[in-house]
Amino acid sequence: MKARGITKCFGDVVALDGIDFDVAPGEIHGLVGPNGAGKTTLLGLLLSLAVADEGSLEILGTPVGRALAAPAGVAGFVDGPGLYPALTARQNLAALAALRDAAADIDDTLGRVGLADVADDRVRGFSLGMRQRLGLAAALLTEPRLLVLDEPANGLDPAGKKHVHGVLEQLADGGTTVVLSSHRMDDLEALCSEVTILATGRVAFTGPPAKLAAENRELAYRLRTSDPAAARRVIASTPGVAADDGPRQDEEVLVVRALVPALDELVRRLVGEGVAVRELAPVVSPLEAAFLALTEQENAR
Ligand SMILES: Nc1ncnc2c1ncn2[C@@H]1O[C@H](COP(=O)(O)OP(=O)(O)OP(=O)(O)O)[C@@H](O)[C@H]1O
Repeated sequence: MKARGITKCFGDVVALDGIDFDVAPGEIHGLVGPNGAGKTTLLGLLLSLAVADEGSLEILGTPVGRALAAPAGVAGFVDGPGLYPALTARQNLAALAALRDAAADIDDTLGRVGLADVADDRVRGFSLGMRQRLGLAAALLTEPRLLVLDEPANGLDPAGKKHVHGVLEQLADGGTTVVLSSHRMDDLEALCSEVTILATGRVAFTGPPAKLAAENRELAYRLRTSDPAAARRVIASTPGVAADDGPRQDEEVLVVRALVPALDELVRRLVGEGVAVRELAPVVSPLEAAFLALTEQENAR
């Protein structure tokens, strides 16, 4: 998929501001960004739910025109899956399969997303996570070559997220291209080979997650020691290390900001002073920190 110079406005609001976006076949591509960054708008364009004001978009090798009809082979959802609450999970999939003329094995599809046990329960009583799973099942009915999912992990517990990620990995192994959005960089870290960070309608970063994490920046770390008072004195005298006296500061756990070499020096000095280091870990993952820094920079422009 290839997008060039895509702009989309809603009245005075510029939701997408001339963005380029490339996704290779069989890739799982994550779209991340804060609220209002333009993720849903971009996914909506990929699903042909809306048309860009400017720019060109090519999906599965076909240029997208101005028609509001997704090219064959594209499936997915934005703003939550559209389901019939009064019908059971199985009836929902049967109705959608009939609408789309898809000859899918419904029980098999329900099993793939982990809903076999609730196949005959009405969707009205489903949790958000169960609805998300059923939405994924609905998208799989037509065996898409491009799957577009808006926050598919929303409402899923950790086991559910792992299951859904496993389904997406299997699909990608079979050659399906997957584009999905999330608010959290660390959710996408293990799943996506490429990520694009959107901030206020612009691309702040695109590339492999490892490239983002490798960017050297100062991070906040939680530090637990055998002697917090002595540790505070050592922190104050170590160049390049700052104590964070924010609301998280308490007697036991100190928060320090430093680049890695200064942090190494701090640990050497603490040990030299006879202070045992019991815990030293970033407050947020390096990837999440890089994501937050980039989106803050972009928002400040
Ligand atoms: N149909 C619409 N009418 C008016 N404004 C819209 C419409 N859709 C999106 N917008 C605006 O466009 C901008 C981008 O919205 P979008 O929903 O794409 O962001 P998002 O990254 O998906 O956000 P979220 O994480 O909150 O879902 C926002 O300022 C939003 O208010």
